[in-house]
Parts: sequence; C-alpha cells; structure tokens
Amino acid sequence: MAKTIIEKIWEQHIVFEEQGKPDLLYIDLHLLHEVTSPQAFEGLRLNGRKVRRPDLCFATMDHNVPTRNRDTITDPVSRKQIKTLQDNCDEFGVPLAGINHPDQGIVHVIGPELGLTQPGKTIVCGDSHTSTHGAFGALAFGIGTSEVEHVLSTQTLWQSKPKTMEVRIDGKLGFGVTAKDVILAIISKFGIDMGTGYVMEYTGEAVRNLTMEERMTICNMSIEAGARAGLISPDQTTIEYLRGRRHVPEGDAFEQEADRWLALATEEGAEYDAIVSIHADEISPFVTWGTNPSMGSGIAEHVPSAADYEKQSDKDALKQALAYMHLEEGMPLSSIAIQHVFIGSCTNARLGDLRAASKIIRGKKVHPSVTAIVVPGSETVKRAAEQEGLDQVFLKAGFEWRETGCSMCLAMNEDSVPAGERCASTSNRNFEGRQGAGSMTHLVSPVMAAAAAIEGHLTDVRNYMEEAVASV
Ligand SMILES: CC(C)[C@H](C(=O)O)[C@@H](O)C(=O)O
Ligand code: SF4
Repeated sequence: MAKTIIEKIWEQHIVFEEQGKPDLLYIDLHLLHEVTSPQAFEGLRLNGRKVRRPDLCFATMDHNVPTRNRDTITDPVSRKQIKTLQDNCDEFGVPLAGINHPDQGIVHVIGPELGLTQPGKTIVCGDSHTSTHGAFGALAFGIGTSEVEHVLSTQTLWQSKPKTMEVRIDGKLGFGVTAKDVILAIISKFGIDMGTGYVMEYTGEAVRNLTMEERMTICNMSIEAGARAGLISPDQTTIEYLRGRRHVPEGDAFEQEADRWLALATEEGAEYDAIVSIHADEISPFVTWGTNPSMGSGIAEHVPSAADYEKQSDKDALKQALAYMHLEEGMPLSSIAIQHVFIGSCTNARLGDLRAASKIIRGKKVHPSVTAIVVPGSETVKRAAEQEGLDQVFLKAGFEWRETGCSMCLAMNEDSVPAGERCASTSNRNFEGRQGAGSMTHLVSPVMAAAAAIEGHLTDVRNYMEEAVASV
C-alpha cells in the first residue's frame, strides 16, 4: 500500500511497540539550547547517568545571548543559563556552538546549515519550533524538559502515533507573496487548532517551487497551527541544499544517501487522515492584527468587526484581542503605525530573508519614528550577508545590524518592545506580551517588515516592489 513519508519515517524508527500504547522511537538527532536543558542534565547527574549518544546531540546558545555586546550579559538568569549549558556540555561531552563560536545561531537555523538536519531523521529539541527541520522531510518535533532528559539518557522517546494531514497549496504564488504569507494565510483560514493531533505534510505546486529556506519558514509555524510537526517530502531542491554541507557524506556516499532520501517521499495514492487545501490565488501579503497567529488578513483588508463573526465566542475573542492591540474594528490595516521593526527569528532570519528585505530598503531611510533592527539567524548567515554587503544596505537605511540570537522574538535578552508600542516582526508568535510586557506584535514577512520600516506604518510591499521593478 502506498505510504506517506510520515508513516515511513515512523516505522523505520520503532524500537518497541505494544498494542494501544505509545511507541518507543529511536531519535537520530537531539538539538539542545540553554533554556530547556538545565534540569535535564541535572536529572542525569542526580541519577548517575551519562549521555548515551553525545555524537547525536548538538547544542547552541540562542535565546538569551545579547545581540549588542557579547561580553556583557546583564540579566543574571540569562548569564546562569548560558554558563550552565557550557558546563553541562563540557561535563557530558556534548558538542556545543557556544556564544562566541563561529557556528553559533538559533538552533533551528544552524541545524540545517550544518547539514545535521537530514531527510528521514527523527529530530527532537526542547523547543516547539523544532518543526522547522521538517522542511527537509525529517520528523522533527519539540519535546519537554523531562523528555529531553529521557532522550539524553536513552536516545529514544515514547510517542503516540500521530494522525496525518495533507496541507495542499495549489497554484503559483503571486507578486510579493512569500512563504510567510502562505503559512499565515493557512493558519488564518483553518485556525490555530487545525493541526491538533496531526503531523502535517505540505504539498502542491506552490510548495515544490519554494527554496529550502522558504520551506523552513512554513514548517516552522506548523506548531502555531497546533500540529505536532510539519514536513515536506524531499525532492531535488532538498538534495541540492544539502550537497557539500559539513555533516552530510561526500562523493558516492552522498549520491546513495540522496537516493534513499528521495525514496522517502510520500507515494502516489497514499492516504492521509485529513486533507485541507488553499489556492495560491487566495494569498496576498499578510499581516496579523490580533493576539494569535490566526488573527490576520491580507494587507489590503481591514481589522475585522464583531459583525463579521457569527459565534459569540469569536466576537468576544476579537474584542479582547483588539483591546490589547489598541485597534478599532474596521480600520484599514495599512493605517496602523508601528514604532519597531524586527527582522529576525527562526522563522525569517536566513540569508534569503535578509536579501529580500534589503532589496526593499536599498537607497531608502527608516522612518524617523521607527527603531528597526536586523538580527541574523546565525553567525554563518551574518558572515554571508556581510560578504554581500547587506549589512551596509541596512545600516545606511538606518537599521541596526546585530549579533545573532532569538532576540526580540521573545525578549528573553535585553531586546524588547516597550509597553504600548508596536512592532512589525518577522517572528512567529504575537501572544500578549510576547515581545515585552504590554508590547503589540504584527507578524509579517521580511519584505513587509522592510516596507513598514520605511513608511512608519503597515503597508503593502507590492507598491514598493512595483517601484523597484519600474526603476530597473
Ligand atoms: C524557550 C522555548 C521553550 C520556547 C519554545 O519552545 O518555543 C521558545 O523558543 C519560543 O519560541 O517560545
Ligand atoms: S527565534 Fe523565537 S521562535 Fe525561534 S526558537 Fe528562538 S524564541 Fe523560539
């Protein structure tokens, strides 16, 4: 019987199964960061255990690292978490890209970059956005700290078999429409619970045409759609991205792996437990106006009104979100003034994202009432961008060019949005207080963030792009 990639990877990793109980899965790659690992290592120490396969682990520091001055970590909790990870990795022999390491970066950016993320692997990390790695056709999901301890000591994990969902994106994406708009549009159309209990596989013409970086943006936000994980079957784009990366085999061995990877793809006629679809024509540059990622619309639209909803619970949710966001029902989205722009995070801080944003701002100036920062996703991204002169484009326009890390995505370090101020952000979460107590977040793509930085309010990037095209 034809199978989905999800079933194939699952079956290949079962170590132990018993009817009606979760399966014990082998884990091929365990990524770690400083926030969710301290108690797990402490648990090992208390029980006199070792890390079973340090060679299948890789750690980095990302959530707490300062993006201005690497040598001064002012927050005592941040300082402690960073020191603790360093000590734990030293003690247990876990490879680490520490704060000043040339490979350091956001865990979900560096895994793929180093070629650690590969098709067919089971990948876990004590972090919900581990779904990012699914872009490669890996089964990648976030786990809790007690599970981190379990994986450290056994290299296995108990997991209930998920249901499968096909999320099909037909057609070709329009002018100015990016991967970020695709995933925001999907979550807006089907809701934040659409994926509960499922692993979602993104399919369709629009997906096949995306680069690996763009696929990562989509898979990254699977968790915001409630899914356990999200993935994309490997194809030639996947293979070409991985060729030559540090942790993949070389020469003939690579070609053999490539054949094995391609054979994992979902087979023609395989059945999913659920199917949803969206057409590329339905998707325009998106922006969120509310306090969860489903509360968003195309930039040409308006903040919804209570009258637009039938259910009282939806009307109430709208009112609550708008009260927090200090927005009025029915106002045009493009009239919303912003004071901050954040181009960063594991969703949208890769080289392609920075390139795209830089094209919008080249030769322009950040609006005087806006503070705009670029936080590259990794040291590797930062170096590559600097080599192309992108840092100079951003700096000339009035952006700050920072060191790498999670930064303003969740404001665990000193980068935060002050209470009562608004940020156009390329990150993935817009919950109340996410970017700082009382801060207001509008999730957008990198090009939309760049255009907002120039205008001082949310704006349709397509106008900018038309101008850029016309000036050629
Ligand atoms: C700190 C970490 C546990 C958290 C997550 O799991 O997602 C963070 O990365 C986030 O994005 O909120
Ligand atoms: S960049 Fe944001 S979403 Fe990604 S891992 Fe860091 S805090 Fe989480």
